[in-house]
Amino acid sequence: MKVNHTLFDDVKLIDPTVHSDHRGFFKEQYNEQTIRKVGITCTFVQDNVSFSKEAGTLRGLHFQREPKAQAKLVSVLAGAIYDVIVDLRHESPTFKRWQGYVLSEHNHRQLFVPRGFAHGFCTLVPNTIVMYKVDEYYSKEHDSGIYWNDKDLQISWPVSVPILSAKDQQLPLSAHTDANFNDGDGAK
Ligand SMILES: Cc1cn([C@H]2C[C@H](O)[C@@H](COP(=O)(O)OP(=O)(O)O[C@H]3O[C@@H](C)C(=O)[C@@H](O)[C@H]3O)O2)c(=O)[nH]c1=O
Repeated sequence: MKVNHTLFDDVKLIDPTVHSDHRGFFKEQYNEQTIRKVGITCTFVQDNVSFSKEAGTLRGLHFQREPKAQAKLVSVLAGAIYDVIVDLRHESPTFKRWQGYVLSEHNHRQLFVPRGFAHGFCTLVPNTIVMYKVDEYYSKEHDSGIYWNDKDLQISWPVSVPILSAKDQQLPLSAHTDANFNDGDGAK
């Protein structure tokens, strides 16, 4: 397994060891011991899977407010995504900066996103299955987000007219969201 460091201190891009042969491949999708050795020490309590039919489906940008913030370990079981994270930690030198990474069934790459980030992705091919572990349970009351095309954040998405959920079409702008991340006030 190889761990690549990113612009953000504790965000990690992980390339698992893939054993390929004439049948296909084998990989350890998750190994607690190995992942702890690279400094990911949170306890994952929930595994999520989403399936997106169309390329250009965009889910995000999402986060749960404190005290129900979530760290995420994101991977792709089928297809490919452009995975985007935004640093919402007020004290961070990279506050409000974003980065995007391609995760796919071919590169096997996983992204570890600590608590304090907004997360979203856009599918690059049809029939994409994303799997991610989270270290806090889902809480509808703490569910929050930022509009995907927020002008302040200037994210370069690979699509200009994405397929969005009704909820994601109505997410607030970052100017109204970041102030609410730590105090649990709710995004308006
Ligand atoms: C996230 C989540 C949703 N749900 C429910 C709520 C809703 O009825 C339905 C679909 O939820 P959403 O539309 O929020 O699903 P989705 O847009 O795929 O939300 C996900 O997006 C990515 C980018 C993330 O980072 C995740 O944390 C999560 O926010 O599933 C759960 O039951 N448990 C969960 O953990």
